Amino acid sequence: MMASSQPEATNVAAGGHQSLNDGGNSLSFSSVTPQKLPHLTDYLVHLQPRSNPLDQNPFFHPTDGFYLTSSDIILRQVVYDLSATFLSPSSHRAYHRAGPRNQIFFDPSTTKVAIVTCGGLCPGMNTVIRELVIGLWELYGVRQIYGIKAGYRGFYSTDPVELNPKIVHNWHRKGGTVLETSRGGFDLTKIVDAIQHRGFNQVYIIGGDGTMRGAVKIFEEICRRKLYVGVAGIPKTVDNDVGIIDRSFGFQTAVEMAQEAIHAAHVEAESAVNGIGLVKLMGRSTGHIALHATLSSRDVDCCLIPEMEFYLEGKGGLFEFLEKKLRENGHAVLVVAEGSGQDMIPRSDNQREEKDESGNPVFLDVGPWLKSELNKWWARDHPDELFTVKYIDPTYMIRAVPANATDNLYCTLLAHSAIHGVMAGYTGFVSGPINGNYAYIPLEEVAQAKNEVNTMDHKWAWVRSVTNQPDFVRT
Ligand SMILES: Nc1ncnc2c1ncn2[C@@H]1O[C@H](COP(=O)(O)OP(=O)(O)O)[C@@H](O)[C@H]1O
Ligand SMILES: O=P(O)(O)OC[C@H]1O[C@](O)(COP(=O)(O)O)[C@@H](O)[C@@H]1O
Ligand SMILES: [Mg+2]
Repeated sequence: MMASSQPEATNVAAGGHQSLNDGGNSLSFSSVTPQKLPHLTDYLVHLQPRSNPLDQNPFFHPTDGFYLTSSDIILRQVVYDLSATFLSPSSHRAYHRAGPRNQIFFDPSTTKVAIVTCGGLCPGMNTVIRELVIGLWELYGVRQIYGIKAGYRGFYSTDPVELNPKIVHNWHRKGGTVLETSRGGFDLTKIVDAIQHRGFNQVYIIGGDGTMRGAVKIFEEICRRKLYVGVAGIPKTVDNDVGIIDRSFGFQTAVEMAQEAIHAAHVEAESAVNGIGLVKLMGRSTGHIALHATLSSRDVDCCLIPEMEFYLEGKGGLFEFLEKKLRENGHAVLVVAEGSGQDMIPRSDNQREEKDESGNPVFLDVGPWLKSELNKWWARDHPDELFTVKYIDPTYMIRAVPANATDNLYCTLLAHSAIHGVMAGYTGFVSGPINGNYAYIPLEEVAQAKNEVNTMDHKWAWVRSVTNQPDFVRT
């Protein structure tokens, strides 16, 4: 089935001009514009499509509606205030739905694939790799699939390793990434040279915000050189700091693992006289893990996140609140995200400048600092009373584990979504869930978007109502 060489034209008005609100401020299908997705035919204009091999797959029986078209979209925003007098243009933003297309732009028998993992670990990385390999092999019949070792630097510093379903069959049970990962080592020219010289046609890049910024540059250079190479990003971040998508894979697993640390802190605190259990959780610049772990646990009395400043002494401060809790309950549990309180920790000029290999700021350790401040405070104000701080730092334990069942399923859908998109000729995109449905989002948009905790929204208000902690606004 050889048809037009261009992907189907966008027609979001196909369903007619239905509107959400017939008042003065209507949102109609005609005003919904899906974000434009780059396609290989944007610069390889003579590239011919071919029918999807899923047509011949004995395990699939494509029916009407099995294949998605570019008129299948997902709205970014699903919550509206119908009394609003103005709908911003961004409220009409939409993305193409992820899934198989009836035409593909690769010959599986000659397609050569590279898969790379970059940045910090996250539960589920191995599942994504496994499902990319299995999906490419089983769904589309691709046989040349390679893993790039140790992150971006692996493109130009080591030989790729061959992957097949037999090799990866049990990888979803392993934490970490069998391909290995690293920070730094991003050399655009060397990376794209390696992609070109090794003859890769599809590159799947699994990584976080830094990785996605690198992926944008790789994609742009590939376009500039007009290479027959599709690029897909698969967002990975245990911190859940990548924007637009509902949440990142491995995040739920990490929150679940954090429960054990919080539980232990609670037991230790309860079993001491004036006991404080202090748990530090990952979260470089966003406090999602701390927030979700707090809400799920219900044993936490105070949750400190980077998005919210706090102070120790005086009215409305942390010490005053903890003292009240100790007097009421005899113990208190405190969860602190690693990026919190950085401005309060004394540091040298050298420490102020410190960055990791990827350019991320290196934080001072808020846990031991807070423990020491708590001990100083109590010894000063209540020298005759017993007091214990038990500090638990489960840092790597929450991310160096295999994904739980929900995250494993999520990783599988992400990987398959990415494969279907690249096979269909889309490039420079990220696959990810938006409002529960899988979408293709332009890489550039994902690289720029940051998911921070909004301390003005209902979720943070819920934390406050669970903990009754102060809002740390000085009066
Ligand atoms: N702005 C950038 N441009 C190009 N590459 C980047 C950029 N930021 C980070 N990288 C590269 O992306 C990789 C992962 O970045 P890092 O910040 O360590 O992790 P993550 O992707 O998980 O946020 C590293 O190899 C790093 O060099
Ligand atoms: O010690 P490492 O491996 O650099 O990782 C520490 C950092 O990695 C993270 O887990 C996540 O970082 P990325 O998602 O940016 O890779 C942060 O929470 C933490 O600060
Ligand atoms: Mg990052």
